[in-house]
Amino acid sequence: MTLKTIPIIDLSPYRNGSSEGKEAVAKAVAQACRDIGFLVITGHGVSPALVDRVDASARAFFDLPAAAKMALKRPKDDQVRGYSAVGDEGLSYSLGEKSPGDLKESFSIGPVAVPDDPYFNGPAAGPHFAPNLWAEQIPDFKASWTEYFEAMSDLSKTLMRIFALGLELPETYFDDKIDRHISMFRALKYPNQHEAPLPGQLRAGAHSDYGSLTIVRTEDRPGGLQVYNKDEEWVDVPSVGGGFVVNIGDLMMQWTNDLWSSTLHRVANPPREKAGDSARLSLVFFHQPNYDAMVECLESCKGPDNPVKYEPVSSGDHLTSKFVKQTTFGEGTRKSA
Ligand SMILES: O=C(O)CCC(=O)C(=O)O
Ligand SMILES: [Fe+2]
Repeated sequence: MTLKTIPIIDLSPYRNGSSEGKEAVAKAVAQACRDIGFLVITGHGVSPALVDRVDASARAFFDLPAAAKMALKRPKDDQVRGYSAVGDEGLSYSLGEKSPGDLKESFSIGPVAVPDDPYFNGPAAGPHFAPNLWAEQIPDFKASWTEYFEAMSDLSKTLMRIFALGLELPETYFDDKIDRHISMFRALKYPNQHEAPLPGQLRAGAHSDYGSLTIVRTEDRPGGLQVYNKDEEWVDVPSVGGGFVVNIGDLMMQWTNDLWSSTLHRVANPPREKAGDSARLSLVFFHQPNYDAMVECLESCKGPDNPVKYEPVSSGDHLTSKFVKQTTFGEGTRKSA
């Protein structure tokens, strides 16, 4: 059976710890990852008060004057830290498409509380533990974003354990590959659209995510997240109060030898009649394993009928190759904000 819509899966039976509960959740999650690459999770245990604090500090940041936001702009192409203005990025560039920049602005952070150790700051670490920028003028910004990054790291570890069970591996299989992960957290603001978008311009162009998994707190507003299913239709992702959208990325697809699907998705423009009051805020956590974790076809994903499709690659090299594509196509196609 192929899923046409995105399933909603309650994680509490897994978190309660019975072996039947764990098996049932792992089975449902694995089916969603095979069939559509997306699911909505409830019963995840993340504090709603923490989500509200991050939401409030992100809104306060985007409400700052443009000059204050630009003072915190992304320092270099390979360091995804700080602010990117409307039109600076185009997610469809990663597919080699030239289109106008996305109608969104963002603020991103990487790992927090990084130890002073050569693994993290020596040459092999590349840009993966680059220092974060903080909006110091917003009192709870650093504290709430730091706590949220940690809560998302814990939830990702739980999801990776569920993935391991769903892939018939020992439950802790991924633990030592994600204990120094190089994930990114970003808030995305899709502004009201007072003017019609340019031809081909979206809130976020069609793309797949790069890493192991992504966790999104969406907002139910006109012009939302859509997924391209196996029947080649764009389907809306349901918005479930208190839930998170989870999807797998290209790295997990490669790890599973294409058994699981890293699915194309986009953020659509609002209909013109609602566009003047359609601003939308997303909180997106992109989970990415340790830079030196090797992504190599999993035991349960290969066999005589299923030969290995990819050369082993490290998580860090896999990620860096994606960034090169995203920014080189950006030149010359930027729209001024
Ligand atoms: O805003 C959203 O709902 C999703 C954004 C997204 O897909 C991304 O930034 O990779
Ligand atoms: Fe995405």
